[in-house]
Amino acid sequence: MSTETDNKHWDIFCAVVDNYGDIGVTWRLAKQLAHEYELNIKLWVDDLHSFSHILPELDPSQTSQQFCGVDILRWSSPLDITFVPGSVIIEAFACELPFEVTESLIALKKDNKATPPLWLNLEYLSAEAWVDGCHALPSLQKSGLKKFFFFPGFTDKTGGLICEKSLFSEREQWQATPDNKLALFEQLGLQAIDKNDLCISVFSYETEALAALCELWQDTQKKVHLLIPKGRSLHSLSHLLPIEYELIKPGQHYEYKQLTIHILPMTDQQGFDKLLWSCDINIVRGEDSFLRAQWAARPFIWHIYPQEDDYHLVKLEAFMQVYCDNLAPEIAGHWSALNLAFNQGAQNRVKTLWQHLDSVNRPLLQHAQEWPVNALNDADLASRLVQFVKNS
Ligand SMILES: Cc1cn([C@H]2C[C@H](O)[C@@H](COP(=O)(O)OP(=O)(O)O[C@H]3O[C@@H](C)[C@H](O)[C@@H](O)[C@H]3O)O2)c(=O)[nH]c1=O
Repeated sequence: MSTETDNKHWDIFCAVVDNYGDIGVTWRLAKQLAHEYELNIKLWVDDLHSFSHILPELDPSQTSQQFCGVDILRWSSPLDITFVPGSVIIEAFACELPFEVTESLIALKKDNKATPPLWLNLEYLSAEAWVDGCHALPSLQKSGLKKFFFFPGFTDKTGGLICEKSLFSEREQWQATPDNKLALFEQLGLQAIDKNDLCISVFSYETEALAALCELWQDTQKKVHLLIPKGRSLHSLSHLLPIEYELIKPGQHYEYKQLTIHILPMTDQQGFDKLLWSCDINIVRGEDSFLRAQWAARPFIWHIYPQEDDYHLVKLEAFMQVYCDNLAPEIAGHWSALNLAFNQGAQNRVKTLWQHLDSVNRPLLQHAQEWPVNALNDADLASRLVQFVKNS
């Protein structure tokens, strides 16, 4: 569209497939575009209930509400809010745009005096090499409209990685004061954690690897605290818990010799980031927590979202190669083997690899600290996106 005001109006559509990743990624992007580029972002979401887990102030019964400068709109079918086109439409992860939206794009295309919004499909993050060649390619639709594929990624030929401009300085400040982590733990209702204990956050899918590691952590020298929200990871530990899963509440903790399992409340994304900054090791999953663990500059294990025919292992391998590019082979080998064993649920192997983690921990931590700046390749996803729109 042509006016100055309309140029600032972008629509983002998110269909929640499962869990919190689809909405997690789009919510991060929407907040950043509104805050750093002063764009008028309308975020259409088809499942506000899931969204409210990571934005507790959200009221799922409202059709329209505003948080962090973003208009959050309920995407119902048919739409109960009239769609007014802006200058950009982002469909997240190939979700199908509402009928009313495509109709309005077609009408604008037919009207020679109007320009339809630039239509982008934001893809999933992958470190695979083919992404370089597919990023920013157009795809001609039956209607004659064009849609562009925007691929996040780790090279300068891709759409980059979501990262707010002030994130690294905020994280550095946070980590420079060890009291911050203890204050956060207290705020989260976690008890009896000493600053020298080993703290591990866990946000994975179900896996037997976790049960095996819990067995090991009970007999380690250092006290181990497992910080874990109610959800998929905890299902793998139900055999350890003294009460039924339904009765478990945030703030509870269970002790097993050297290991304490703490039940975390779900927090908003800023709270989740701080948790990752505060732990010694983070076990994460999906796409958004995976990236946030990298930005936390701490060693991590990535439990990748399982796909058909084990295709996720191809993606895991591609990322491990990129992450380990300039790491000494013995460190890279150890870390990659640990990630693979965790993803394969290989109980004995994951335990053996963890037992020797101490020997590689220092260089791994140093690598984790250097990695974020290298991974960004000078430009984050939002800035590449804004540039792409400008050049289109
Ligand atoms: C535990 C926790 C998470 N979060 C947020 C962080 C992330 O934005 C979000 C979790 O998203 P993810 O890490 O991406 O994992 P995920 O497993 O939740 O999500 C996804 O993974 C994708 C790969 C799939 O394709 C998606 O369909 C989706 O399943 O939840 C909070 O904000 N507060 C919390 O307390």
